[in-house]
Amino acid sequence: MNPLVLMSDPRVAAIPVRECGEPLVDVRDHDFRVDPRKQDPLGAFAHVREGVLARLEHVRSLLPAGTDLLFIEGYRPLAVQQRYFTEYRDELATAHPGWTAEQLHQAASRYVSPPEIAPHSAGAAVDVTLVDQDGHELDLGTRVNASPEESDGACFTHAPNLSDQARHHRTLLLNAMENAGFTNYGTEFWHFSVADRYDALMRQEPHARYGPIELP
Ligand SMILES: C[C@@H](N)C(=O)N[C@H](C)C(=O)O
Repeated sequence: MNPLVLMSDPRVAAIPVRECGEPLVDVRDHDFRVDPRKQDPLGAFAHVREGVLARLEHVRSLLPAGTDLLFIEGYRPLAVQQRYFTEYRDELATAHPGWTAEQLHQAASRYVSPPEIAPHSAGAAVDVTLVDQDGHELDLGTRVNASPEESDGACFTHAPNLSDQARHHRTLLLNAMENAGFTNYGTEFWHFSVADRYDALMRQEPHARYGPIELP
């Protein structure tokens, strides 16, 4: 198991981006199960880089029969990422009035990436979970997008406070995603990325291939 590196770690922002120019594509055109909870008027949430889509297709082929991937969120415009980050940091500031700006930045990055390095805004990240053949979500211990506060830390991928069944389902998801080339963010069992700065750092690659991108 890799040591947990937070998105706020200066080594993430220090990774240079050599943008490869791959386009964003809509997973809804490719027969995926797509959950509407993050739906937006432009359908931004359903977009990912072409290479991310190919890896997601690979993941589906690796999952056991009767189990499928549920796609929840991919691309996130920078302005939305900025709003999520500020809102969560402000929530923490209210709960912890004594914390410094640095402490707040670091704690916020457990749950939302700082906008300047955001994997979702590069089209490089996906939030996914598992469903059965009828589309019912499997028990992975917490709801997707539960914060560390809400879940008492159970959102962390390798949290100790999980049932055997939830741990088993997380292992299925993690193994399939990692074998298809994704890197998990250890504070969120549902968040995976490819070829962004975080993934590059974790794989000791010299640069990222996906940087910030606009929806066409
Ligand atoms: C807010 C949560 N769903 C999320 O996407 N977190 C990751 C770390 C991110 O903001 O990139």
